[in-house]
Amino acid sequence: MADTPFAPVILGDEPGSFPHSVLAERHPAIIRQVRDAFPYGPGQHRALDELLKSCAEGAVEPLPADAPDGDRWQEWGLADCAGHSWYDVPWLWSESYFYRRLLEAVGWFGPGAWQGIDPFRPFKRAELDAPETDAELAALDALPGLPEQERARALLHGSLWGNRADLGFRLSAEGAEAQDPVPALVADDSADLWSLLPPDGGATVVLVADNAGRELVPDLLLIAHLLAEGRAARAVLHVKPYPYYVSDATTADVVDALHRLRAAPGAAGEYARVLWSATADGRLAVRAHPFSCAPLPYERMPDDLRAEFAAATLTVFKGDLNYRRLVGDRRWPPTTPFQEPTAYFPGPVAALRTLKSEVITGLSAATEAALVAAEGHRWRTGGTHALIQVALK
Ligand SMILES: O=P(O)(O)OC[C@H]1O[C@](O)(CO)[C@@H](O)[C@@H]1O
Repeated sequence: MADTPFAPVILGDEPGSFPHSVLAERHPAIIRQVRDAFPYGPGQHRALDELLKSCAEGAVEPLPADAPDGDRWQEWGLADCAGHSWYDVPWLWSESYFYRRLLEAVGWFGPGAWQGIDPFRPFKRAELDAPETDAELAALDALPGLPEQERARALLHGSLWGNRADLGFRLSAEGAEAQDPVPALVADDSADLWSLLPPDGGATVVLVADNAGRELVPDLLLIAHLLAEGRAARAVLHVKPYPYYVSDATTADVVDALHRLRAAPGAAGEYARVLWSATADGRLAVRAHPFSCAPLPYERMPDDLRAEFAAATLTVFKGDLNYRRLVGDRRWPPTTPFQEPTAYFPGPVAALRTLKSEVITGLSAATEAALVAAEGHRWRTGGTHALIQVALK
C-alpha cells in the first residue's frame, strides 16, 4: 500500500451528491415501503416514525442497553459515531446502521411475534416469482449443447449482470433496470479467474453473495456449474445473517431460490439437483457470518474469516456493496490498481460488480477518460457498467 495515494473515506455530507441522496431520499422511501407492506402495530409504527425523524434531522443514537449485538456494534465503532449526524460519519457506516435500526423498529430482534420476520421478504419474493425469472431460467435450456468454456463464460456473465437486480437500487434509480447495460466491461480479468479454476482442479471457491432473487439464482447456477465440471471441489456461499440493504440474500433466500430452481423444468431443474446433492454431502456450504453485515471494510475482518478466505483457492465478492467493503469505501483515483487496496486480502480474490456507487479502482487511463467523456459522472452510479477484477497472490 506504500505507493497508494491517500483516498478520503466517503461521507454522505455533501448535498446533491449520490451518498447524500441515499441517506436523504432512499432511506425514507425504504421506511415508507416497509411500513406499507406489513400490518404492523402501533409500537412498530412509532418506532418507524422515530427512525424517520432521526434520519432526517437527528444524530446517530446508541442501541438499546439490551440489544443482543450491542457489544459487536461497540467494536464496530458505535461509540465513535453516536451523537454525530448520520451525514457526518462514514457513509458505509450510516447505511449499515440504518438497516440495523430498521430491523429493530419492526421487531426482528424480538422477543415477540415479529421476531425474525424479514421486512423485505415481500419484495424479494415478488422478484423471484416474476415472469422475468421464468424467462431467465428457460434460457438455460440453450446451454447444454455448448462447449464447457462457453457455458462457464455465460454463467459467469449471468452472475455478474445479475447484480443489476437490486431492489434498493431500483427504489431511487427510476428506470435503471430498463436501460440497456453497456456490454463491454470496464475491466475484465476473467482469464485470471478461470486460470485459478481449471476443470477437475479441485478448487475451493468462496462466493460472498449480494442480492437474493434474480442475482442469487445465477450465483447458484455458477456454483452448480463449477461443482459439476470439477472447476470447484467445494464451494462456500456467504450470505447475510439478517435482512440488509433491502434485497441482500439471507439463508431463507437461499432456500427460496433453491426451491424456485428445483420447481423449474429443463436445465434449471438439473442445476437444482446438482446443488441439492452438493449441500447434502457438504460440497456446498452456506455461512452467515456476523461480519457480513458489519459497517466496515473487509480489511478489518476477524481472524476466523481471514483464515477461511486464506484457505480458499478463490474468493469471489459479488456486487457493489461488497466491492466498497473489499477495496475500502474511499475516493480512490480510478486508475489505482485493484491489487493495491486488496493487498491485505489473504488469498486470491475476485470482484464481480455492476457500478452503482462512486468507488472504483483498476481502470486504465483510457477507459476512465472514455467513460468521463461519454457520461460525465453518471457511469459510476448508473448500474449500466460492470467489471470483473482479480487479484492473484
Ligand atoms: O446490491 P449492491 O450491488 O451491493 O448495491 C447496493 C448499493 O446500493 C447503495 O445502497 C447505493 O448504490 C450502495 O450503498 C450499495 O453499494
